Amino acid sequence: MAVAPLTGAKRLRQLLADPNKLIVAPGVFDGFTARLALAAGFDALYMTGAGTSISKLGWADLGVATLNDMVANASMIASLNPSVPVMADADTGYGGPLMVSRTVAQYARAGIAALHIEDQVQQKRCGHLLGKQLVDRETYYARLRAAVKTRNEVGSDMLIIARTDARQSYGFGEAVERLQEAVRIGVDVVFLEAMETEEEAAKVNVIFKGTYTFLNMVPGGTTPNMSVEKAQKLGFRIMIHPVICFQPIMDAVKKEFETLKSTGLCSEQNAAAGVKNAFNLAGLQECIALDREAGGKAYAAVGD
Ligand SMILES: C[C@](O)(C(=O)O)[C@H](CC(=O)O)C(=O)O
Repeated sequence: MAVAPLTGAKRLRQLLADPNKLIVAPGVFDGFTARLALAAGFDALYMTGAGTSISKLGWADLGVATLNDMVANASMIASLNPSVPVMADADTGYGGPLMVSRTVAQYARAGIAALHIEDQVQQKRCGHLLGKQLVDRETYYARLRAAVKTRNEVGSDMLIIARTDARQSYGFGEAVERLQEAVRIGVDVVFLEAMETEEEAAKVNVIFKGTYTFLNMVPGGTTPNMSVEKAQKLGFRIMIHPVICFQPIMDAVKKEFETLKSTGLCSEQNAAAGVKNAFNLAGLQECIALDREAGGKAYAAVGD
C-alpha cells in the first residue's frame, strides 16, 4: 500500500543503467510467493507463466493460460509493491499482432516493468520440454513489431523482451538471427531460450554486446546450471529463476499433508506457528495501521 516514487518500469531501467549490475529475479506466481520474494529483498520479481498455469489453473505449462489469466495475476503481483519491478511472461502474446498489441497495452496498464514474447506456436510448452514448434520468422517479427509499437504508443517505459525458442529445432544460428532482427525491430532485451552450453551463453553476450541479455535458469532444464556470479561474468543483465518455488512447495506441503493423514494432526511446527506469520507476511500490520491512521476502528483489536 506504499505510494511508489517510481514505476516498476522506470526502476528496472534505472537498475539496468548500471553496467555492472545483474538483476536476479525469482519466479513468483501468486500473492504468497510474491510476498515471500519481496520480503527476501530481491531487486525485481518474475511472474512465471508455468507457475501461473499450475497455481491458478492447475494445469501444466502447455499454453492453457490465456491473456486474462496472465494479466490478472501479473496485475495483482505488481500492485503489492509497485516500486519493485515485476517482469512477466507473456508467452506468444496470445495471437497475431492485434492480440499482441492488446496484451502489451494491458500489461503496461497493470504496471508490469517488462514482458517477453516468444516464437512458439499457440500450443506452446515450457521451453525446456521437447517437441517445440515455432512460427516462421515473419510471424514472429510481426508479434514483436506490434509489441514495440504498442508500448511506444501507450507511452509506457515497459521493456520488451524478445524470446526465441529456435535453439532446439533450428539450432543456435537461427536463434541468434531471429534475435538480431528483433533488436532491429526495437526490442530492449534478448532472451535466447534453452541455450545448451556455457559456450553458447558466452557467445550470446559477445554477439549482443550493447543490448541487455537475459538468462533463464531452470534447474534440470536444457541450460547448464550457472551461479549468479558466473552469469554476471558472462555479461548477462537479467537472470530469472522461474521455477525456484516449485519443488520446495511440493516437498513441504506434501510432507505436511502426509503428517495429517497418518497422524490426524498437523506437524508441531505448524501448530505452533498459527496464522499470524502468513498474515503478517501479507501486510496485516500495514493494513491495521492504515485503518487506524484514517480514523477507522475495525481492526483495532486484531493484535500483532
Ligand atoms: C520461463 C518460463 O516461460 C516460465 O513460464 O516461467 C518457462 C519456465 C519453465 O517452465 O521451466 C520456460 O522456460 O518456458
